[in-house]
Amino acid sequence: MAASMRTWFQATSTFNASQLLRLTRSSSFVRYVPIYQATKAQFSTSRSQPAPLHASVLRAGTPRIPQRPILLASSRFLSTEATSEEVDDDYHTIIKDTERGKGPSDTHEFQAETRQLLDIVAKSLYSEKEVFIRELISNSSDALEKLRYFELTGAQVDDKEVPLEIHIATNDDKKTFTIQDTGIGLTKEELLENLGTIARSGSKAFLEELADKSKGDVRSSLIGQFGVGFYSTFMVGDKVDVYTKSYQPGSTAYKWSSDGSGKYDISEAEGVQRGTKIVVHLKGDCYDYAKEDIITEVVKKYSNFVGVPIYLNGKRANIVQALWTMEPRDVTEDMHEEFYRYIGNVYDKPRYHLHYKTDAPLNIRSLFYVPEYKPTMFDMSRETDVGVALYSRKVLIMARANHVLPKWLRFMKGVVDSEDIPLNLSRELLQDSNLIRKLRQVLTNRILKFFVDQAKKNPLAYREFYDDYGLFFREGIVTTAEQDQREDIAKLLRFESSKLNSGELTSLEEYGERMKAGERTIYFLSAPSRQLAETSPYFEALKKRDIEVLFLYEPYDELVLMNLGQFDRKNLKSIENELYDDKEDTDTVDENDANSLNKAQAEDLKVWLKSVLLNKVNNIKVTKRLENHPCIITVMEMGSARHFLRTTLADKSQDERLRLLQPTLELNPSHPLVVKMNTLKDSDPVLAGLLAEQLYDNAMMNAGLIEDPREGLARLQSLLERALEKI
Ligand SMILES: Nc1ncnc2c1ncn2[C@@H]1O[C@H](COP(=O)(O)OP(=O)(O)OP(=O)(O)O)[C@@H](O)[C@H]1O
Repeated sequence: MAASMRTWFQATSTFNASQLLRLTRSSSFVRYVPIYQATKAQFSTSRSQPAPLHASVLRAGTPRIPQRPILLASSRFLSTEATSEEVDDDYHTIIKDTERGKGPSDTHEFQAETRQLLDIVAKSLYSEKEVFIRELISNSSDALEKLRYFELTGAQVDDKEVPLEIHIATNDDKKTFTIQDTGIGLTKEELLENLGTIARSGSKAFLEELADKSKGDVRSSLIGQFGVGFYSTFMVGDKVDVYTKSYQPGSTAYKWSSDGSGKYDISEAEGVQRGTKIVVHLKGDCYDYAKEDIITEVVKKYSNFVGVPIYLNGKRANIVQALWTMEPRDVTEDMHEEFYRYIGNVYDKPRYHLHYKTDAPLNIRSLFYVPEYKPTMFDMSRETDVGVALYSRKVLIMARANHVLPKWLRFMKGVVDSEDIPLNLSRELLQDSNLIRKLRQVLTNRILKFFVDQAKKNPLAYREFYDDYGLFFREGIVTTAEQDQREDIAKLLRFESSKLNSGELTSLEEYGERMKAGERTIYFLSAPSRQLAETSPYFEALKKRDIEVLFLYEPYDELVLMNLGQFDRKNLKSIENELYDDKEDTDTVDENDANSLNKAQAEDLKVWLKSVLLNKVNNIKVTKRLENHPCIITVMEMGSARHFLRTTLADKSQDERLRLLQPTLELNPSHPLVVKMNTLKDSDPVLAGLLAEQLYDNAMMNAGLIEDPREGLARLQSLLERALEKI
């Protein structure tokens, strides 16, 4: 093997996951890597700093995508835990009409981006205006969770005895919607910083998405996907008043007020309790949100599982219940749906749910969901957090616990609770802990088994899931180090096969079951379509051996199988490599075939062809494996070569590429074109030369080693002209 050849062979046949991801960037990983790159930049700023315990709760800039923190049943709230039947009917409210602005007020301008956002939010006809309620409730819930954390960590808190609650009041006469919490409140600086600017990547990403004109039709769904937080109040209100008092002892209270048109006023205030009260003065077409029954429905829909009690007009409106600790048979589909919507911050249904409880080897109470919707570019991005919250005895340890599941399972949403996890587990410990590693392993195995079972139980539903989420499995294979685990993930892969009808898919396991005794290789062929796979010269060359071949229509599938290497003690091999390695096909002609060139003619033709093709080929031989094709190209490790050409060698000259590839041209000595070329080389060497070059290019195209055939068009034209002259 030439040194240069060895280099690319080694580089591509032993690449690791990150190299593989890089390799695929410029190839047709179009649906994946560019998305990955595009989103990477977007998120890198917000995620780069190491964050402390409860970071996602404490950090104001937590992006919402794809999930918001899950703040359920924390220790403080467990005493309020109640089932729907047990909801307290006693009237209880903290909402009073004591708050007033006092003294002079300062007028401020919203930051340009905020104005832009307000404009979009206020003027667009979003179908789901009600989401503003969810946004406000979740802001309140965050503020309460932060307060709980500050208390736990010994901070001085004003009015410590005030319970942590959210209250909502509707006023049909005044046409107002009011929400009040007893959370951390805001200082003047925080008001200026948080309600005047957009520092949050969620909203920034939202704006960027909107700027993408191609997304015109999906604008209304974008708001659901991103949420625009507090500013969503201007969808329904023509004036919003905020009264707030920080939890810090001795804090001054403030009133913030705006009509959403570009300016807001801040003044000091009196009669304000710790926390935040927001009064939305509803627009004419939004008076419905001053009606209790409407709000009851919305709270139930989005916020039933918020981890603090919500009171609506003095009555309890939500359930604070740790669903994952219940017996699976007691959790209804409706409860799953509601819970999924709450933790996923989404509107659809889960397509799968897995309620997994075990006491060995670890205590685990967990609930996982797979969304019905197809993954978005944010779900695809490897920068996106795993959508699973980690609890210990119903106390939230971390809202987005990245280490609880491997990154490739980030599309799963859910909750994991384990009594074995200490409450004071820091983020650093979380990363390195053996316990978490064990937890991750147990959960991953269980989830993999779940998908394998689902595929058996309902293949049609699995097929849909695979079409939507199968890319994550491929990523799982190339980013997982342990071969056993990789093979477990590979059980989920599906491909078309030469032995099955078009449209039917097979698993690797099923392929194995069809193998004849003693066979140890699973063959595959990468081709853009079934038609091209079935008419491929490589497939033709192996047809006589009656081998089953998996057809891979996505170029990255070839990389994934190459990277996987083995499955269930069987080798995974492309048929192109099988042909290259085939020692039985000697460089001789079939002397009994009357249509074939004889040995001397073949030798003659080979010498002549070498003089025409020069450095384009390393070797020329005849083969008995072809029927309908005049020739094929074989190179060592064809799949790697193709990807190497598209990536590392992309800007090298054609000569340089071919020198590195060292292709072998294999001729079919009984093909009419080859036989004719042999005659023409003496009678019309110019035409024969054009034919030789064209056949070579065709073979290279069939091998996927020439992607743009336009370079050869001029020659093809001369060839046609010369051929027509003969008529
Ligand atoms: N009820 C509240 N109590 C205390 N602070 C609040 C409250 N509501 C909003 N804030 C502050 O205002 C900031 C902006 O809120 P907003 O809802 O616009 O975005 P967010 O919640 O940070 O982000 P996102 O909506 O993308 O999750 C919050 O991060 C928080 O600091």
